[in-house]
Amino acid sequence: MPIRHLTADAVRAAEHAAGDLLANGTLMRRASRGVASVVIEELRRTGGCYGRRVGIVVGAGDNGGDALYAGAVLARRGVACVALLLAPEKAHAGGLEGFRRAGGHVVGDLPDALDVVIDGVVGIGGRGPLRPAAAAVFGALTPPEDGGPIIVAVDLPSGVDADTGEVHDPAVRADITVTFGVRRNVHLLAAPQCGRVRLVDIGIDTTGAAEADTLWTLTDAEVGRMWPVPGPADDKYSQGVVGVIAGSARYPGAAILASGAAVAATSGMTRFIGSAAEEVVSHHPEVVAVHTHADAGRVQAWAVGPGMGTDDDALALLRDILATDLPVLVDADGLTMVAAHPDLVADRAAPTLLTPHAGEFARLAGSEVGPDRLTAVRELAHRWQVTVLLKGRITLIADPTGAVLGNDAGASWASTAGAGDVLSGMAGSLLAAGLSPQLAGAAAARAHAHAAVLAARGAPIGASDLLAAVRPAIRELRGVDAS
Ligand SMILES: NC(=O)C1=CN([C@@H]2O[C@H](COP(=O)(O)OP(=O)(O)OC[C@H]3O[C@@H](n4cnc5c(N)ncnc54)[C@H](O)[C@@H]3O)[C@@H](O)[C@H]2O)[C@@H](O)CC1
Ligand SMILES: [K+]
Repeated sequence: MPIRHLTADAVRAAEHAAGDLLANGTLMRRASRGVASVVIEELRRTGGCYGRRVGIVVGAGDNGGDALYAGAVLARRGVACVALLLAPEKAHAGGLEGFRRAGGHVVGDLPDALDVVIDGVVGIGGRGPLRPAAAAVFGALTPPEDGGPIIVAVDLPSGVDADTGEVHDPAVRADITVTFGVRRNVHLLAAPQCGRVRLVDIGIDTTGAAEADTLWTLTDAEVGRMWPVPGPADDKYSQGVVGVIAGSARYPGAAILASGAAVAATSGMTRFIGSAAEEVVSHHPEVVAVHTHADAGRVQAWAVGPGMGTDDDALALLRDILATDLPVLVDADGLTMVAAHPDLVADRAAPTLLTPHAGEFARLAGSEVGPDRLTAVRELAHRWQVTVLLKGRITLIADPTGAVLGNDAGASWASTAGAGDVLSGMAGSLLAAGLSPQLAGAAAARAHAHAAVLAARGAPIGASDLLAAVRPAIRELRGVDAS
């Protein structure tokens, strides 16, 4: 089952439904115990609980209530807990009473030398950036790498939008985020701001949430299982032949990278059309490369655009390709032409996958992506009735029905020239193998991100290194031990 992320409204609806069945305060009790056990785990990992120091920053809502109840659990374990109330008159009354009764102290300033700071400023009820008092508290903390406390956010890092993941300024940057029942959009869309996300079961049922409130992520195992590999009855044609159209004789790099990635991503056959045909074959002899569409032979899907130029010949070729009834992935220069000639995709009945980065997205949509990337990608896919893969550290893939899959690359090593060409070739291969544009895009994005991490191992990489790591990445996703 893919991992589900929900909007704040959908989370509230599920909580209310469960709350009706449970005694008052049950959900908060479970949530706060979850926060406390994550903090205890962290303290144990770094030397034990007794005598350790935890500071709790408490806002005006139930998020602060969770934090105070968690503080009560910690205080009973011998942790020295202090709480800073940002809005003392609005602090959660039951939580504050429990905290005090357990031996916690309310302070006017957080002391130095804390081991953990719990962010209970706001959760899904938060709006906008941290307000000045909270900003001053978090701004004064020494970062963990310099010996300061680790920050554990309750539900989400305050100052980050629950639904869009917009990181307002200022906002909390958490090392660990503890959330309840189901992940929220923010945990994917602002993953770097959340740190490690820990999900605590509080007994709510979120399976009834509407697709419009849901954002999905594939697990590694799911990507591994869906990756096409040859079966006993397969031959080079039956697995899907991909056609790559990229690069030029003058700039062969995109052609070599995209076709190499297509070869690496699946077995079977890769065809190529372009003026860099000879260069492509000299790098990847298995590619069947020609100069014109008329000579190309049959394929099951096309990946078209990287470095192909935008002149009249390129436009004519793109028009021919998009006039076929085959699945087509359009990237880079191809997107520039599609933005200028939306009619190229307007009447397509066959699957179409557009793979813009933010700049190309703005050209297609007519406006910047903006802070709400999720809504932006969903709207473009709906308006154009195509699948749109918006690239970035968090890649989002929306299909025309509004379903969105996301992938957190986990690191930014793939932000290097030519990495997009590699993604095009990979996703094109998966389209040719019969995956839907959305699954092809999501699986390729996951394997691409994994390849970048494997290739980098802590040092910068170029796209050739990324390409070389595509096979090892697929192997790992498939759970194959190659040793
Ligand atoms: N509803 C439920 O059944 C459960 C809720 N839980 C907790 O409750 C939280 C939601 O609680 P609330 O709805 O009370 O909302 P929050 O506690 O997230 O925040 C709302 C309060 O913060 C103020 N506020 C909004 N933006 C602010 C900002 N930028 N700076 C400072 N203050 C700001 C609002 O005026 C309001 O008083 C969840 O995130 C979760 O932590 C959990 O206990 C699990 C169960
Ligand atoms: K919080």
